Amino acid sequence: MPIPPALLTPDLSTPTDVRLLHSVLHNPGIPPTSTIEAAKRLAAWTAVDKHVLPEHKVIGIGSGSTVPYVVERIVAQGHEVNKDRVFIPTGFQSKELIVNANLRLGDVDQYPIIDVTVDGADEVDHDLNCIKGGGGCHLREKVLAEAADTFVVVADYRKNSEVLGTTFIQGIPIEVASFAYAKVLQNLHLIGSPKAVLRMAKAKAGPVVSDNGNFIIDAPFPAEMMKDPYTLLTRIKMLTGVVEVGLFCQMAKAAYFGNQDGSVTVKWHDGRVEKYNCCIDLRQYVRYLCSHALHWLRSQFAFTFRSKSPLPSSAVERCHHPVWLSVGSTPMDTIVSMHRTASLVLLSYNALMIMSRVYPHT
Ligand SMILES: O=C(CO)[C@H](O)[C@H](O)COP(=O)(O)O
Repeated sequence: MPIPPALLTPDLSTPTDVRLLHSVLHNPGIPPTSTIEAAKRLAAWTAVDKHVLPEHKVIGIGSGSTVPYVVERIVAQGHEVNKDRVFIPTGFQSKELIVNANLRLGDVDQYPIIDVTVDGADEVDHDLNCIKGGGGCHLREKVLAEAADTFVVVADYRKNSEVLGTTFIQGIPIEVASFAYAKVLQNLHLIGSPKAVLRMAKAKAGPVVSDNGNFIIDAPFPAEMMKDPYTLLTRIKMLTGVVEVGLFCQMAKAAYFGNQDGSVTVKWHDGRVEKYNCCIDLRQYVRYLCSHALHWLRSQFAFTFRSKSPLPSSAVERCHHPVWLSVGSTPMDTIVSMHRTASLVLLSYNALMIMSRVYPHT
């Protein structure tokens, strides 16, 4: 959502202006989705850095709103490494992402063995079981997850749960042959999901039709049943007419969650949990954000940015006005040339969060 120009002052150099901008940015009227976007990006970039290696030549690209950041990071690996790679999409959206990024498109019928697949998830439990299919792509997603030597999940902190169904409450997505949907619904009601419904389209009359021409049912089950997702998966999959179930049981090698504080939590298939404070290059990341944010601000508003003299490190650590720090070009350099003490990482992350709210595509 654009920030009303009247609320923005063209001069960010005085503390008053900074406070104004700061309060505008934290106004509850401005949705906090960009914090979430930044968390998605952190997770995606970290997972790509760790798992999409130069020797990987066949790469599965999942679906959802986190995956564009996966592609973004893969593109950043450079033409030299990408020119010999082929990318396999899980649906229309990822196909578009691959084509628009000028990466080579392939299909899983040509490449049934994939080096690594990176995908989003709707929710992930302590055992790396996932609910997938919020975007209705879980049939192809499961095929690509299974075909991959390594399947990695990327998501923001909201998806990190102990038990499935805690935050993603609309139910398990189930792709069904369209002519069989009423029968499958009836059977789902009988096996414990009385509220299972056919997913209806938002900008079309009638049901959602998957990329494979099937219908999708959303079936919420009681918490007790969600605690044993594998048993539930097999029961649902046995219903005639079911094409695929959006429960991915112990398929992922690791799940990366971007957190609000700029850290990334990694849950591994063997139960290990790691936390990276900031394993992407913070300097590169903040520079990237600021250059885009500045560009965008300049295109939207009559801003002039004053250059400021470098701040001493003590001032940086005390400063509670990350906008001022991140927007001013010289202090920005001061920040990035200082080293990554914990407080500096946090401070920079705040700056990053705020800049990402200013710049809506970040
Ligand atoms: O399973 C999916 C689509 O079928 C997506 O990966 C899942 O819905 C997560 O998407 P997002 O990253 O937008 O939350």
